[in-house]
Amino acid sequence: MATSAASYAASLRQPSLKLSLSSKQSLSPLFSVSFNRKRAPPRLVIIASAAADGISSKPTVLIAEKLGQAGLDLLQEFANVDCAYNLSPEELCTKISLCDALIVRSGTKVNRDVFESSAGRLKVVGRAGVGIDNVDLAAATEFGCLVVNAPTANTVAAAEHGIALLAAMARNVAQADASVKAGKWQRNKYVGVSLVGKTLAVLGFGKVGSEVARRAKGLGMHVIAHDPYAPADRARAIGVDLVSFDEAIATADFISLHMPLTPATSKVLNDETFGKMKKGVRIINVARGGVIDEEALVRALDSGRVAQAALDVFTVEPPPADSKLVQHERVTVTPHLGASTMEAQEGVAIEIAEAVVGALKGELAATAVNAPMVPAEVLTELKPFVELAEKLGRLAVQLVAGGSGVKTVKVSYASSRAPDDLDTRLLRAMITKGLIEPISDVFVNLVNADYTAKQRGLRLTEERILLDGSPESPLEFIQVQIANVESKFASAISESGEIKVEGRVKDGVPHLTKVGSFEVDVSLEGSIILCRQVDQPGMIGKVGNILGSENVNVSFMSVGRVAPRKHAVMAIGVDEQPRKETLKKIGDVPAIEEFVFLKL
Ligand SMILES: NC(=O)c1ccc[n+]([C@@H]2O[C@H](COP(=O)([O-])OP(=O)(O)OC[C@H]3O[C@@H](n4cnc5c(N)ncnc54)[C@H](O)[C@@H]3O)[C@@H](O)[C@H]2O)c1
Ligand SMILES: O=C(O)[C@H](O)COP(=O)(O)O
Repeated sequence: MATSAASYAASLRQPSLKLSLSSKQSLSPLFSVSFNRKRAPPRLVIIASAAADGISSKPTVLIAEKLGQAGLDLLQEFANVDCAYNLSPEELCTKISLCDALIVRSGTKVNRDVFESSAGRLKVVGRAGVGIDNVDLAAATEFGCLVVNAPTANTVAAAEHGIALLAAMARNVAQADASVKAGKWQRNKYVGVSLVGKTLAVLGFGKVGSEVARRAKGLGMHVIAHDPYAPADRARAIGVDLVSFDEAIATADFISLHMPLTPATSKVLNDETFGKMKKGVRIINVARGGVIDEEALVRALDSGRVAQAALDVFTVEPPPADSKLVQHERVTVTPHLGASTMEAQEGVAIEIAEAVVGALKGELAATAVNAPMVPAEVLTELKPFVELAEKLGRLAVQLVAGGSGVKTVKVSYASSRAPDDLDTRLLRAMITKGLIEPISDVFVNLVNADYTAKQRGLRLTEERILLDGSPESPLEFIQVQIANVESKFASAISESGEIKVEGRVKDGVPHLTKVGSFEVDVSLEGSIILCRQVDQPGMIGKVGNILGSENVNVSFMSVGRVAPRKHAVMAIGVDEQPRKETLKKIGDVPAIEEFVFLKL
């Protein structure tokens, strides 16, 4: 029976009122960089936490499949933890709207409906294991939800299960066991085959595949592997030859599958590829059921092309009870047990709990699946530029006249560093956030920035301006130019016709240093008034007086001019937003030709 959001909220430790209030807060801006002063590495804040209404709420983590106790303990220190197993898809969708994080294993489909139902509150999906084929990554990215997994803790367990299936299949352990239990004693029927000296082809030479290979070598097998992306030196170090797919399947006595399920690997073992294998080949699958065309495997078993198969994973889990494949006499099956050892499950639980808590705290997870990884030391250096980038984006878009669609943005990074020594993904994401958020209700973060830009038809190109000089600072300045638009502040249009703003970091603080062709210098804090005026004495005083008399505190003022007594642009930093009437008074000063108020 589906639970309603209200009754679910009531079932959590927090009062439902708090949850419903804070669920809105969780939608607040997701992307700023902050320093935790006690710890050296900077934190990229992805998740908004404390509620701005004064109610500080712990995040809520929904655990939809059984998780080891050590992981639960870690999560409970930080969050409200709701363990709800065997939820129907409808129940999951109902609960998710009140959760900040979701942890699953392979048994839960985290599809688009889940992200849609979360209405933006879900910020992290933790997959307690390796395979993320049950999570709709495209939808997660679209909704700005980080996906993290636990890629290392179950590697050995999966490899050991692969070896267990290999040996059990070769010696008919499961079939013989069932026969003895049925009161029979069929010693001739269950004569097996030896492993020593046989060729094992490992398809997918990653973490599990290479551990299987290492163990199979210890059993005296000749091991070959196929993996288009595996480094040859890793294979050499284990004494494994990397070969083509066709060579691997044509020469193997045993084939063990260890690749992820992707469009490229889906049904990679099929009628055609079974046809290229040695007669009597034996197949082990502890990867994903979908990499085998299961109907084709039944045909290959029936024809004798495949002598035996040992399967831990299936296209549909659990497989139908009457599945010909499962029921086949020469097939050994286990119910997706590869990762199921006590040790692996404790390890996975800790690995995923740390990743989820880290992400909820705002740290960039080392196991993020759908966001670029930015090392901590790079973040430290880029922090003020990240702020500068967002503020330049915000300023630039507010200079666009109503009705002009922003479609083409050029960002220039001026630096004396070598081009490959500057990671601009974070800066690009922040500029995108600055450009999009003031004119929409979309929240942009590192996960969804490129996606959101693409969705809105915003084309952001980046270029490097190479400077001479010392590469101590990662960047000298950043320029943001918006092409093919009108500006509500004509002076922001550069000679080449684009809205142009440029900024630098001075003493760790972002500054606006150019608007159009005018040099200015105003720290990017609070808000900014830009005025173009006839360059004449007393202008600073006049505008300053108007603001002062209205109790608006001026934090910074600077004037840039093309030539004495011609035009000048005055940039004024203000702590408070001036009233409309105050702004009107500024506009009424005769020498002021145009002005604009910009919120940072
Ligand atoms: N049965 C279980 O309980 C269990 C446990 C752990 C892992 N797994 C599954 O095992 C698989 C491997 O896990 P892992 O941790 O070793 O992952 P991994 O990412 O370390 O390794 C996967 C390897 O497959 C390779 N690969 C990708 N496309 C390929 C292709 N077309 N042909 C050949 N190789 C290709 C990759 O280059 C990579 O080296 C995954 O599907 C995972 O979900 C299952
Ligand atoms: O991809 C994995 O990590 C394994 O298939 C394990 O899945 P499980 O967590 O559902 O056991």
